[in-house]
Amino acid sequence: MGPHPAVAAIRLAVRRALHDILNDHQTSSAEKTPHERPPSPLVLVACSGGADSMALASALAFEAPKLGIRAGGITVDHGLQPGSDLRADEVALRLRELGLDPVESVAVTVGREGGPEAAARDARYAALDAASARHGACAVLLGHTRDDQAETVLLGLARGSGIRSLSGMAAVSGAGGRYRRPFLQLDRQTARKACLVQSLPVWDDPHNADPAYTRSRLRHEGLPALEKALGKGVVEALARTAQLSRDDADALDAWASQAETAVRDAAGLLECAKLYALPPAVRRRILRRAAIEAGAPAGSLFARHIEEVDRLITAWRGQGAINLPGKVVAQRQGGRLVIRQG
Ligand SMILES: Nc1ncnc2c1ncn2[C@@H]1O[C@H](COP(=O)(O)OP(=O)(O)OP(=O)(O)O)[C@@H](O)[C@H]1O
Repeated sequence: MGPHPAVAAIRLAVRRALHDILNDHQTSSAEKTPHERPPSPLVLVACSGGADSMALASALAFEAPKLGIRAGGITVDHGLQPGSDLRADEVALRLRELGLDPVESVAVTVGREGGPEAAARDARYAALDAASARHGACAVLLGHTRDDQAETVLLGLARGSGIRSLSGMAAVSGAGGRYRRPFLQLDRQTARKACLVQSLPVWDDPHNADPAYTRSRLRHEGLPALEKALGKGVVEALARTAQLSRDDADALDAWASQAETAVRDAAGLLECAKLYALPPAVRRRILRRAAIEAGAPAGSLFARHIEEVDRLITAWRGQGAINLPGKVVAQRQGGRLVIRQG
């Protein structure tokens, strides 16, 4: 008898990701001399002890040896709750029991920048980056599911900043494609079920149910309300929206890159008449990039800023300079758009 369908589903998702990692690894190590080549690639799982990442860890432990891959695990202790260090040690123990090696529990200090969720995330990714480099891993697996993707799309939609923010999380991201998300097409229930039938104990992070957190409210109130109103397929549809939006956003970014050289004069300044002739989606991308290049921090540059700069092109009536974050100023001078720090 084969494994339970939920276990089969998580293993298949991980097997596919490992095949991709192996292909990428073989391509990159073909460029190295035999002396530089590592013995066998190491893949780490980032595990919180929650159902998604425990399911991921179990599937990695099962699939990796069959492909000649070494499998390890990292758990990050954010230090945000009393006893979090003991819990992290317990997660590490469970990962070792699954046969993962190396396994490490890393304590981090969470700052305040960008709010509690963003600060914890930044600290976590910094720790995962460092652990990955320390162990010479070629990839780190993350347990984000289709449900997480749907939530991310809704959060992006509420920001109102265009299709890039609707494109959610990428299956492959980070420096050199380090981060992989094998469960992006898999629903949370399947991961939970896979833990249950394998008798894997899981830890439910109280933050996930804390209404003080936006994502938690979305998970427990927003999405259920949407499902009630629109039907069960809404999570799947939102995750599909992420993929379609990502493809569209990539295409528009590529278009903007090409168009950018054509709208600059010999001195490199942006020509207003040429910008005017472009479709708004392409023009706004060029304006956004120019603002970031001039020193505006990407995270503080909102759609309304770019719309205002855009009006210097599309609704010109002699208006003054526009102030942007990072002390960047955009102004129209003699048919040219000048964006610089000043
Ligand atoms: N403390 C942690 N240590 C290591 N990895 C983590 C930690 N917290 C989150 N991750 C990684 O990031 C992924 C997404 O985490 P997040 O908390 O957003 O989602 P989740 O649905 O609660 O996941 P899980 O059920 O695995 O905790 C996790 O699946 C895991 O791979």
